[in-house]
Amino acid sequence: MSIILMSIQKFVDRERELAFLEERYASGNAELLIIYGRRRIGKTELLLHFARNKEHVYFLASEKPYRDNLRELQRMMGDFLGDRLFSRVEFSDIDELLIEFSKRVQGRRVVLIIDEFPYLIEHYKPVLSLIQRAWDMELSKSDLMLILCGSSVSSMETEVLGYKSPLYGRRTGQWKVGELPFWSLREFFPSYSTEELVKVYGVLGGIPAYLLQFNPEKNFDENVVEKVLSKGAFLYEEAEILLKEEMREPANYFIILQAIASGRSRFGEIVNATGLDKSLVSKYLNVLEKLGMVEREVPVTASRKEALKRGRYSITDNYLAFWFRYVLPNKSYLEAGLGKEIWERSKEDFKEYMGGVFERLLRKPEVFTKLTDFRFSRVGRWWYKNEEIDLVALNEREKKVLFIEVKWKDLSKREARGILKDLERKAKLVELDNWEKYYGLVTKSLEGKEKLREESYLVWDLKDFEDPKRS
Ligand SMILES: Nc1ncnc2c1ncn2[C@@H]1O[C@H](COP(=O)(O)OP(=O)(O)OP(=O)(O)O)[C@@H](O)[C@H]1O
Repeated sequence: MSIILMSIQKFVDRERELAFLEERYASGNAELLIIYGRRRIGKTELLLHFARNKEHVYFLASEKPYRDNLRELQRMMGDFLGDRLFSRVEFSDIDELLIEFSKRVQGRRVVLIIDEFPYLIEHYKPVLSLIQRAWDMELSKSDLMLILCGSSVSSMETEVLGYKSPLYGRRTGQWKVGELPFWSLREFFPSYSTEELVKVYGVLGGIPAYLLQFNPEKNFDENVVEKVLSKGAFLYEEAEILLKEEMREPANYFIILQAIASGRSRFGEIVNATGLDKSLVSKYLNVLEKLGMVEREVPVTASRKEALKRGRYSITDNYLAFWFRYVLPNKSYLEAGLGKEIWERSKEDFKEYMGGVFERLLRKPEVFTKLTDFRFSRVGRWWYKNEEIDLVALNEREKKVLFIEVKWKDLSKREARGILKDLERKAKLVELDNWEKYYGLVTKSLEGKEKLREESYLVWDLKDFEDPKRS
């Protein structure tokens, strides 16, 4: 294996997830944990990394019939116990198998991971009540740490975590695994500039399986053309595969995402563009929100009543947003092998696309807090009619507010000052009288940054991302 491959394949971040798992491991009690999250997000890798220096059984359920899965689990337990005869014992079902296993390992802290758990439920729904039975009868008094893991977010949230689920009250903890934080992208692309890293983030998000597709030895544009805009590439079709795996009616979700990607952000606009019934659109949008693919934003200062009416939808999963904007509409050209030409033609539009990506990135608390010490209780966007402010951070207790414009541009001092003056004008429209107000700007690069700081503006560019909190 080459040095490059080895360096990419190291395990990146997941500090909070590992801390959570380690804490549960050390609890001294029986644990029943539910770990879930979107496909390719890195659940399996996380669990294997956690379990690697612990006594554990890792079982990956598959689409085969329930009884075959059960036999496989039994065989793996037998291997773990070093008892070949274990796999020949007749168990009526999974409850008895789990009970017997937990008795055999009594007094040992063993981690038992059942990955792709939704496959078991799909074939045999009673598996949930059977695990509940095993938990109530024996497992809850044992030293086992049982982890049920699954990719199908809808199935895990309703069947396993939903309040109607037999396991609802039994679980001792759950964790929805999310994207890797933006800062960790550096570990995948050590030689990329910060600008390139933000662009990679704009195309792939923080999804490890996707990040691994790009070759860190090649430049950003080459990677986009070869790894996303080329027929046959994994990321060329992944969006369709992902939606088909997750949804029962992928076609409708597809047209909704397509409408949002083409700039329809209000509910009414989406309904008109899709031609679907209002109640259906509402239901689908709800699911997309739950899956973390779409987000409904409201102006950060909106009251609850206003929030019901003034939502705007955007695609939060960057890979999907990119795919629906650059792959789907260009399919005929891409099928003909014209990825490079399409990408050249898309360069201007991509700058605008990146504007949205950069804004969303800045609104992420883990990014925002690295740039500034400004303490806030709420952060979001603000808009009213045609006026808009990219980022507003509110400190409601101290009545302080920070207004920020986010520009994916290289700005001169004069341009920056113009934007900041206009920001001060717009800020007056936000009804926050008597609040202490601060103004800021984040750009790709900014000339005369120090001078603007002397004028008490809070300004940052990508250089500050390299050395956060310098200002
Ligand atoms: N923290 C990480 N650091 C480096 N690579 C990672 C990390 N997490 C996952 N990967 C890599 O990303 C890929 C996908 O990860 P993994 O198979 O764990 O995802 P998953 O959520 O279990 O996916 P699926 O639900 O599709 O099976 C794998 O190649 C894995 O090695």
